[in-house]
Amino acid sequence: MPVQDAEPMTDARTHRRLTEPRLVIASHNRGKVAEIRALMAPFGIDVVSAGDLGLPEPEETGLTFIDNAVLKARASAEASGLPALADDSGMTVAALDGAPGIYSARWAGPSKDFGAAMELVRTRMGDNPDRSAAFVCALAIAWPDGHVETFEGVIGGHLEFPPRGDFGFGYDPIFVPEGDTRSFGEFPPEEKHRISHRARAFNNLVRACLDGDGGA
Ligand SMILES: O=c1nc[nH]c2c1ncn2[C@H]1C[C@H](O)[C@@H](COP(=O)(O)OP(=O)(O)OP(=O)(O)O)O1
Ligand SMILES: [Mg+2]
Repeated sequence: MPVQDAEPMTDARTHRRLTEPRLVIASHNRGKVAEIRALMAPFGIDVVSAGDLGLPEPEETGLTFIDNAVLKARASAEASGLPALADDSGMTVAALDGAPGIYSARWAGPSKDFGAAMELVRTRMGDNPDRSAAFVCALAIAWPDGHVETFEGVIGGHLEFPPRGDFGFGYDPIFVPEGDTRSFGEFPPEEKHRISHRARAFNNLVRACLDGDGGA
């Protein structure tokens, strides 16, 4: 699925604007919360994480990234009475028919061992010559009245082993984005924020719900 950076995928007039001064980040993943905080920083909105508020972590029963993002955003909006932004994301590997996909976090097990998850990806791929992969990010903003807005972003690349770099989180150390030779684990955070799936989804959200100038 190509992502058009220059072309807004959304029309600001058809979306609800985020005007509240406070937003819940409906995530229990500290790596993600840090990235979303950095992406939200320019907008002067006070962000608080679901973990900080002691909100429950819902079971991700959806079958798509969007479904799971909506389910997590709704749960936090209902529990907090504030608008809530959720991110459901993952890595899709062509040689594995799209796995781990929506199961990317679950492949790391309850102890969130991404060293083990990356090793599982390596062994399942074997010597398949197709090393291509992508990161996908679905964002959902839910309001306490039930209204929801959703956005997506994708970045393509390929996988290299062994894992490299200490930046980022999750599968970053094996993912080399298109147009670069470094893994995301070797990208300083501000550089990852310029090109990542999360940044691309976020740009769509900003155009629709925050900035509205249609193409900054
Ligand atoms: O930029 C990324 N760099 C590396 N790995 C990534 C990235 N983005 C998602 N991923 C992988 C790891 C993550 O754990 C999983 C998302 O699973 P996902 O269910 O959306 O998040 P999660 O369970 O870790 O936290 P939460 O659901 O509370 O937001 O995909
Ligand atoms: Mg999760």
